[in-house]
Amino acid sequence: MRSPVPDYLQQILDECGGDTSGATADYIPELAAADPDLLGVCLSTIDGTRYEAGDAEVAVSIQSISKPFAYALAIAEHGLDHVLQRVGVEPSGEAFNELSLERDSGRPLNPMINAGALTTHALIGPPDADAEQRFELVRQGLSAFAGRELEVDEAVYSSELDTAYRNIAIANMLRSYGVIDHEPMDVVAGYTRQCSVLVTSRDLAAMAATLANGGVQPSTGEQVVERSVVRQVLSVMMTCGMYDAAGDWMSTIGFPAKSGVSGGILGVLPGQVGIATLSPRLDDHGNSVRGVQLCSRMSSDMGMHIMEPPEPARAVVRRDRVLRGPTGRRVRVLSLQGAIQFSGAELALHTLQDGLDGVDRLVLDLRRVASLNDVAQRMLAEAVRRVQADNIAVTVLDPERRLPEPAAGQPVPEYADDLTGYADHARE
Ligand SMILES: NC(=O)CC[C@H](N)C(=O)O
Repeated sequence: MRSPVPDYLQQILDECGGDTSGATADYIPELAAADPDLLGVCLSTIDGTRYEAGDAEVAVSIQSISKPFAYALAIAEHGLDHVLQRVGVEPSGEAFNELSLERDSGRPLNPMINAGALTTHALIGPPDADAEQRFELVRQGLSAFAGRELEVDEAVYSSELDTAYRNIAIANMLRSYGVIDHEPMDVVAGYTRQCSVLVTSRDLAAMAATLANGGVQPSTGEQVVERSVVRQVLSVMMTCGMYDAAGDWMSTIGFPAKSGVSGGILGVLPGQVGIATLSPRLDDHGNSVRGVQLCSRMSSDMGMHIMEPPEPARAVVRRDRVLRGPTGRRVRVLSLQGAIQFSGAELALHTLQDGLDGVDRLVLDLRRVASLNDVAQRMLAEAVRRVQADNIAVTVLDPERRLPEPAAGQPVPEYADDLTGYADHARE
């Protein structure tokens, strides 16, 4: 069977393709001259499966889509506290190139506007790193997210640097307020090189999939940054990634995203998929007109709004029955399944609470559990402890040892591979 996903992607390109409103970025001459008709979309799942349509292989400069990744690299290198002392996390409600600092702290408001992105760029590498070393670390980091070596578009780089009056003003402001202590021109040059790294929609989807996958690049398997770093980056993308259109984006489209002035948009559906669109004509916020439309279509067609409540955890309890044990004792077998988080664990505990009277042994069957997150592990382990405290023996069927061991001094449950020896008819 041929997958229907690329056909669907081609269909939305056809439907959104006719809109020629907006204009290519004109403050960077090389971008003003870009082909405005490029149109591409690419999805990459966290398993590395890729679906695409249109100009998914055309490379453009990454521009502001580099910002969340540079932010991730800075946090991974220096820790969140260090970075937070220098760059805030509040949506600015302003254009991306506004000359602004937070009133009380004097920090740039967030790492997605240029003031914050220049500061973030300056943070990368050891304090004595020169501009070239700093850039090389950024390039290597972006490449690790993409899963291949990325290069710079030298024409875009010099074109932007020649006309970088606004960014030079911002860097001078940062220096004069003591936010950075580097030579402002070096920081602008390094940041501009960062923005000139060439990426295709395929690369952007792979980078997004790395974020969707908790920091692990789906193809190379490399843990590029820790999960906690990804959480911070996605949160800031969600609130600040689309600049002064962030609120509108959140309410209508609803997945964390980042746009760039070359016409790309990168979106992340955590735990599921990385999304990339390319179309160079921009709206007044500097976001791609057709990219916003494509993301909007995908979000509504594929239920990608992260505020859409997830399916309830009802299916977590697979079976709950009382069987006869070998010496006629009553054995309650509670079988769980699926991916268990707080609500699933709560349901399991709630189910367990009733009907324990007269039961001699509880068998907690976790053989079909796909995953237990941290809180679910703790809740189930505590339930085991409390059932034992009520003088009911407990056996755990947990071949992958997902349930944490009891703390020192606590009674240890029995572990078994199946019901044999515990209940009389283990037919399943
Ligand atoms: N929004 C963007 O993509 C802006 C990036 C661009 N290099 C700039 O600093 O102006």
